[in-house]
Amino acid sequence: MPVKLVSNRYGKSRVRLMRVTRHEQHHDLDEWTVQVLLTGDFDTAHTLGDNAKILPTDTMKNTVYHVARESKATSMEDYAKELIDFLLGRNPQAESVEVVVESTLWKRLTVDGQPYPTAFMRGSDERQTTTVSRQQGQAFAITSGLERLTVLKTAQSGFMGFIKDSLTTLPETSDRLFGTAVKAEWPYTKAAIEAGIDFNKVRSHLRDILITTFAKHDSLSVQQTLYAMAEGALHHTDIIDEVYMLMPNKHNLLVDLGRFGQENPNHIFVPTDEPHGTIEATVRRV
Ligand SMILES: O=c1[nH]c(=O)c2[nH]c(=O)[nH]c2[nH]1
Repeated sequence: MPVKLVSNRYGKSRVRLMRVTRHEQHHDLDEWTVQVLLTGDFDTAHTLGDNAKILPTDTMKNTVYHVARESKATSMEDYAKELIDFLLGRNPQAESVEVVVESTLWKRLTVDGQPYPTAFMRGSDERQTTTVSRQQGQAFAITSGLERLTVLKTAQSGFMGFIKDSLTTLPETSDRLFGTAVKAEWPYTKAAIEAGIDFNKVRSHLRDILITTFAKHDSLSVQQTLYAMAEGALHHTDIIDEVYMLMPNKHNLLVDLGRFGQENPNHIFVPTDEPHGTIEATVRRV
């Protein structure tokens, strides 16, 4: 039975890297997990077992560390660009390279009321992300984002007016807990990438907008708040035209304390992870 190779790519995933940037008076710390994927002229590796054009994934892993040592990049986006150009430059058989970097939060320790220059504490489970790719001779494409930004509001959230049918058990509520773990991704415009932007500053600005909108929004649903957050992000900057958002509805179920003769007007809940609502949308400037 004849078959053909439709598409392929390969590389190294979960390359973990801790980078210390040593300034005279203080150190900076980055923990990155890197994935490198190559597409290109690798057909014969699959069809004939010919490895002549195969850069070993082990070498890609070494390249991640080598470029990190040489790089002066302060953002993972700029680091990813350098890594891609290094690989494209040495591997004409590669048509394109994609690098995904995920950053773990480390915060500077406060000691005696002061930020300590060389000691850190793991932040939340939140991750900052970027996907950077380039085809030989073309411009970079960069999409950055964040995920596992876990937030919860205890007021200004309700869910009413939904479909009621023979299978409905959910009561309407004008006052509920709204907990979620935000995932957001925004492609940078070509113009912004060409102009050269401070990726860290933009990310922190967008993150602030997402958080502030979440807190202040009078929410009629997760869908409406997600849209307001995306709209806020697009409203406050012109270097992105689109944002993808995923916000699981992490339900907190009111405990029935009536059995013990107690009232429970939204004080005691059971947090649940599963099942959870899945709400996602892409919002674009028009
Ligand atoms: O904000 C919400 N959106 C829904 O679509 C939904 N569905 C549900 O059961 N609870 C909620 N909450």
